This record gives sequence, structure tokens and C-alpha cells, in this order.
Amino acid sequence: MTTVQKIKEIEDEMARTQKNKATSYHLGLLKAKLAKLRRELIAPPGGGGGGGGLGFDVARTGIASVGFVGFPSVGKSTLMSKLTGTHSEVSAIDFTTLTTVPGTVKVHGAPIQILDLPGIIEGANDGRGRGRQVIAVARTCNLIFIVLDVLKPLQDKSIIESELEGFGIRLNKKPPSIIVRRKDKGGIAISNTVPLTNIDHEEIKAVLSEFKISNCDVAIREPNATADDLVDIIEGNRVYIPALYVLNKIDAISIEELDLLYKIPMSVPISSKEWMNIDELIQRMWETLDLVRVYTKPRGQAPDYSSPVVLKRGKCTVEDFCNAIHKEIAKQLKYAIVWGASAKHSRGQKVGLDHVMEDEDVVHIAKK
Ligand SMILES: Nc1nc2c(ncn2[C@@H]2O[C@H](COP(=O)(O)OP(=O)(O)OP(=O)(O)O)[C@@H](O)[C@H]2O)c(=O)[nH]1
Ligand SMILES: [K+]
Ligand SMILES: [Mg+2]
Repeated sequence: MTTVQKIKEIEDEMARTQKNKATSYHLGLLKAKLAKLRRELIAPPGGGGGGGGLGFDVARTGIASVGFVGFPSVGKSTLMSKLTGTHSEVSAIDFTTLTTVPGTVKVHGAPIQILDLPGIIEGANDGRGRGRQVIAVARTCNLIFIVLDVLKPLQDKSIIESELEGFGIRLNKKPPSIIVRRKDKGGIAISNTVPLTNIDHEEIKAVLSEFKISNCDVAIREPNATADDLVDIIEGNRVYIPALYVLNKIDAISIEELDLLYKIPMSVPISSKEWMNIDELIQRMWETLDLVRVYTKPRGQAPDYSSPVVLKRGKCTVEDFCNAIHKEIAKQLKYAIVWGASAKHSRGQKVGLDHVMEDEDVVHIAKK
């Protein structure tokens, strides 16, 4: 039996099994087994598989990257070409785009890399089409645009989601607050600071046993944690990426239909062909990327608002700022003065390398 067939078999069995006290251990085992099989698919034991592939690894430029994932002919290349000014072949024929096509769009002074990708189909992460290479590129992006054709069934949305999920990508989700600390002896101790609503001790033990963990402390702080969350923590190779659902081709539907689309969370209805609602898309892209612009103020001069240093949230200290300019600067720093949201007072705050900055702060670097 192939790995794909084994996965199908387990999924079928899980669908047949009612979740209750008597079955939770068994379900926990199945979930862990499923995760292990999926890992085999991503990185087969003999090597190979997974990412890379001719034309898929492109030079990464800009401060952040956005990957376009969707079925064929939903309009990914139309959007990418118009957004970036970079040519990417457009046609009504499926699988027009065959490799990664990179382009750049500048948003609020920050260069963002856009990666147009080939269309994927159901079963992509089982190796059908170029799906695996496409999803491997998506795994490395800071934001994923799941592009959907509003003229096609909405079910396509969940197919794409499960293809990405199957490859270890978690969309619009934070890493679950679960800690598994392995020990040499002492058995399994489970503690929780929140009520366990979607997982019970039997299921936790089943998952641990399938991963051959017989001694460990499990601490669950995640409200509504599931067995899948636990598996994610044990497997450890998950990536947590924000996603926006880009609902394309709204030029072809009625206002009433458009109203319904607006109810889908994290979605932006657009028409790439007729250039409708692109401003909202760019604004939502900017907000979701959550970047931090910092303006430099040379001594005795006004800040330079034309070219911000753009940093990522969580990596936006004064030290990160210095390193973004030149790797020697942090060593030469005497102090920095920061104005803006991160500063305590409006006349500016004297800070050191570990100060965390906010979007649109102004900074002056005083050297030794
Ligand atoms: N009506 C309408 N048609 C569109 C829109 N955007 C793209 N199209 C059409 O949809 C078809 C496919 O467009 P592409 O941009 O090649 O789609 P793709 O997703 O890149 O396709 P693949 O590379 O094959 O995966 C073309 O005929 C486009 O003209 C849109 O906003 N509205
Ligand atoms: K196409
Ligand atoms: Mg294309």
C-alpha cells in the first residue's frame, strides 16, 4: 500500500469513528499515525520530495514575501503582473504558470516580494502535479494569498486549506500553548491551566504512545486544545503563516452575491482583470504582514521619511535596526533616541540596543 493509500484508509476510519470516551484512545492513535504518514509524504525516508525543484527556488528579495496559492486559472498571474509590473504569462488554459515567478511591489515604502506560483490541484501534497514544490515555496512565505475564483464552488477553499495543512502549514493560527517536556523516567504527568474541552487524558496518552514517549510532563495552557495541536507540538516542524482569501473575478457576479462573499473571514473580494478593490487588498496585505517602519533622523536634521528601514514584528529592536543598516553599527552605538509610539515621552527617549520599536518610530543613532 502506498503512503497516500494508508492516509486515505486512516482518514476513512476516523470519519467512521464516533468520538466518545470509549474511542478517544483509539482516535488519538489514529491522529498520531496520520501525522507520521504525512511527514513521510513531505520528506520521504529515502530523501527527495519536498521543496526545491528547477525554477522553484528564486532569489528572495524585499523585507517580506507573499505567495499566491490557488487552483489553476483563478487569476493569480493576472493579479501578480498588474500588482508588480512584472510579466507573468496569463491565459484561459490551466497550468499556464509552470514555475515560481517573482516580482516586487512597494507598499508604504517597503519592498514586498510577490511570488506567483503554478496552480495546484486536489492531492497536491501527495505529489500530484507540481503541488509539492508549490506548497514548499508557500511554506517559506510571510503571507499566503489563497486565491479563489468566485465563479467556482466555495468548497475549493477547504480543499486548498487541507493541502496546505497536510504539508505542515498552519494558517492564521498561533503555535498552540502546549509544552511536552521529555524525561528519562517517571511516566506521564498531565497538567492543564485551562479546562480540557476537546481532548482527554486517554487521547493524550494514545498520541504519546504512538510517538513512543513514555516519560514526559505535558502542560496544556491552550483553551480548546485538540489532539491535532498536541501532534503539532510533538512533531515540531509546523509553520504558522497568516493567510488572506483573495476572492477574484467579482466583475462577473452580482452585488447580492458580493454581499455574501464579504461574510467570509479574512477575505478580500477583488477583480484583478477590472482592477476592482485592489486598494483594500494592498491595505489588508500591509496590515497582515505587520511590518514596522523606522525612519532615521541624522543629527540636527529632519527625519528621512522617504525610505524607512522596514523590520518584522518581533525583530524590531534598536539592535535589529542597526543590523539592518550595517553589521558594525550596533557595536559603535553609544545610545539611541527614539520618538513615536514606543517612546515614553514625546520629546524623545534615550534607549539602548534592546529597546523594542513601533511602526513609524523615528530613531537617531549616536555613535561612540
Ligand atoms: N472575469 C475575470 N477574469 C479574470 C480575472 N482575473 C483573471 N481572469 C481570467 O482568468 C484566466 C486565468 O488567468 P491567469 O492569471 O492565467 O490565472 P492563473 O491563476 O495564473 O492560472 P495558472 O497559472 O494556470 O494556474 C484568464 O483568462 C484571465 O483573463 C478577473 O478578475 N475577472
Ligand atoms: K491560466
Ligand atoms: Mg498563472
